Amino acid sequence: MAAPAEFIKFIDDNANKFIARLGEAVAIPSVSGNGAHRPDVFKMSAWLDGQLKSLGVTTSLVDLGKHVMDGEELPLPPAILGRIGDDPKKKTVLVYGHYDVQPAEKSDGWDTEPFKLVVDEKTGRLIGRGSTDDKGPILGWLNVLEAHKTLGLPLPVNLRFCFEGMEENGSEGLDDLIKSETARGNDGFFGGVDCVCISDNYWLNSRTPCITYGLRGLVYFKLTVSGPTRDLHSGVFGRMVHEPMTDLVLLMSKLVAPDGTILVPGVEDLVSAADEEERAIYEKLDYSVEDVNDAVGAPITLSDDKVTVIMGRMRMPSLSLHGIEGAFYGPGAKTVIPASVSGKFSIRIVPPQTPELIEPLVIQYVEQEFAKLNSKNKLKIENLHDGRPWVADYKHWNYEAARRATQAVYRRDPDLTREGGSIPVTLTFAESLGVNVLLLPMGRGDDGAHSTNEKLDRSNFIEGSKVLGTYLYEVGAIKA
Ligand SMILES: C[C@H](N)C(=O)N[C@@H](Cc1c[nH]cn1)C(=O)O
Ligand SMILES: [Zn+2]
Ligand SMILES: [Zn+2]
Repeated sequence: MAAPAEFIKFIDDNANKFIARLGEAVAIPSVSGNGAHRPDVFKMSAWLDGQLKSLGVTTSLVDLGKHVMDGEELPLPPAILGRIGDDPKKKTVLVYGHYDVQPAEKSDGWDTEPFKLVVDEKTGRLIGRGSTDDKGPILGWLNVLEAHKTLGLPLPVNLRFCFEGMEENGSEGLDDLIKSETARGNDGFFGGVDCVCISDNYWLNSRTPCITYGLRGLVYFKLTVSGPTRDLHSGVFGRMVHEPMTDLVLLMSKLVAPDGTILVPGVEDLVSAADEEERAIYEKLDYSVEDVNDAVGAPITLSDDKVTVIMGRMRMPSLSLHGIEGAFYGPGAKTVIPASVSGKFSIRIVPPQTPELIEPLVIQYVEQEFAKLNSKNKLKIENLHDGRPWVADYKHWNYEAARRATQAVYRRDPDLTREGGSIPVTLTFAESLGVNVLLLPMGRGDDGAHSTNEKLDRSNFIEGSKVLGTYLYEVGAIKA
């Protein structure tokens, strides 16, 4: 069922106001992975809660307790649970999103201040941390609510919202909340939910909208090698002692090959090879090696074969090295032997891999490799957070509603994709609620989520808001 023309017109007419609201959201540096920003994550929860309330949503902020991050005990940002509509004749859609963001410093290489939304009038880009991941999509839902409230239009479905502030850091506390609420059956917050919609990933390219039925899981490791009680002068102690950095760099070099092969024994064996039928699915997608080169800004794909490249993101596990804490990294030439260094790496996992299967393989291998070094330094390996992979039934009416909505707004069929990123809570929703979960992305493949100069195109924000609203009408029209 098409969305009313007045809804579509309202979104177009109010585009500048919506962009200004996105500017307010981006201005709050709600970085969940840095304790110093924790008050900002709380500020963001209050801002979002206020917006939802002003648009007629009944909300509660659920305290998720405390956690320890980098040795510091911190309060977890609240989950925002919201509800609007309780008509038993209508379907009930649960919307999930996250109001926290990845870290960003201008010195990382941003052309503009990361927490000041810049509207590039020439390109139509809305540039700022969180613009596409995930503040833009969350605000897309606010735009839909505002249109209905202002126009006096009844919503076509009942809506439930679950917004969290820890997604970029393992979604701590949220699984327990979902499980305890679902244990309360129909009296719990999620009682009566018919389907879930998450807008928190990206198109494959910058042309073709998509809907997404899979996510990779993730296991994030921290590998610490420590030796002396303090940093040392390399001229005084070099070649006298075992150096933690030397050990760590050797260990990290044993994790992944330059061609992307994961070197931890047993990890890749769990994944079956794609047959011709499956390869044909990837072949049909509107995607090319050039799209990757354009998105990353250099011709550096691991293969020249489109299907191999795309399978690397959608259905293969990957291991990425992220950084080394404690190492010297500033300008100049400091002649230091760092006392303790921690390497961070993560493995994106696909079915049938689970964190429970992967973690022991990694720990055993790293310990074996460390033993081979005959070092007198100490090794510690920790799992910082993890999440399981997820694949959904894309023949479900929830996907059909999203396909029709995308068709109506963009006048073209969406690609059907699996995403390489992770949203840990997705599988929890699918399993605990026992309903279909859909990913309906707003942004493009070149948005630079987690990167410098993250952006959301103005047209994706505005047309994407129309898609979200139209999707609700399509769900409302489903008879199943
Ligand atoms: C896909 C989603 N927008 C996202 O970026 N998820 C993160 C989740 C995460 C896990 N650890 C840190 N962040 C991702 O896939 O990296
Ligand atoms: Zn993210
Ligand atoms: Zn996200």
